[in-house]
Amino acid sequence: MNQSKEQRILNFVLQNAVRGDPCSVLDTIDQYCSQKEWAMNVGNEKGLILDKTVEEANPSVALELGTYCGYSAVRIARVLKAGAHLLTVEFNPEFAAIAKQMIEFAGVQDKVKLLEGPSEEIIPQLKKKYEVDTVDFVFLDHWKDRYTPDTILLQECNLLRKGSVLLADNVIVPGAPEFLNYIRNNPHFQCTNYPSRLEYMKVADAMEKAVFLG
Ligand SMILES: O=c1[nH]cnc2c(O)c(F)c(-c3ccc(F)cc3)cc12
Ligand SMILES: [Mg+2]
Repeated sequence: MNQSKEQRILNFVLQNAVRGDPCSVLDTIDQYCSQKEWAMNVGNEKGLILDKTVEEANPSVALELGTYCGYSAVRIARVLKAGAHLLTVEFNPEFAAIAKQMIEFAGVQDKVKLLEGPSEEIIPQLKKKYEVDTVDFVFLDHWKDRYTPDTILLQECNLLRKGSVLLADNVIVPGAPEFLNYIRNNPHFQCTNYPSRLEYMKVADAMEKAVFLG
C-alpha cells in the first residue's frame, strides 16, 4: 500500500533530524516541504509569529486545534515554560498517528497531550475529562469553518479568562472571512492582524491574534 505524504514527511524526519532536538525536527520538515512536497504546516515564517505570540502569552495551558503532523505542536512545546503543557486536537486518525511519532521523536511528549476527535466534542470535555480550568493560549489551525463555532464554544464552556490569547492561521488563504467578521466586531476581543506568507509559497497569508477581554 503506497505511503501517504504525511508518512513520507515523518520518515524524512526520522532519517534526517536529530532525535530529541525540536529545532532540528522543524528545520527538517521545512526542508522537505519546501523542496519536495508542499504540506500545510504553519512553516517558518508564520512560525516566527507563532513563537513570539506564545512567548508573550507565556501560557501554563495552551490549546491547539488542528495538529496535522505535529509541526506546530513541536514549535509551541519547545517554547513553553517548565510545567506548562499543550493540548492538541486532531480529528483525522492518520494525522494523529503521524503527529504522535513526530512529537515523541522531537522529545516534547511530556509537554504535549494529543487528543484525537472532533474539536466540537473535545472542547466541552476539557474541564472535566482533561482537568483544564481555563486556557491561556489557543492556536486555531484546523478547518476554517470551525474557527467561529469553536471560539463561541470556548466561551460557552468558560474556558477563556481575561487575557487569554487566540491566534488563528490562514485568515487570508484558504481564508476565514466569517471568523474575521465575528472576532473583529466582538467587543470582548482585541484583535491584531499579522500579514505573512503562505507556508513554503510566495503567496500572501496572515494570522489574526485576538485577546479575550473578559
Ligand atoms: O486545512 C487547513 N488546515 C490548517 N491549515 C491549513 C493551511 O495552513 C493551509 F495553507 C491550507 C491550504 C490548503 C490548500 C491551499 F491551496 C492553500 C492553503 C489548508 C489548511
Ligand atoms: Mg494552517
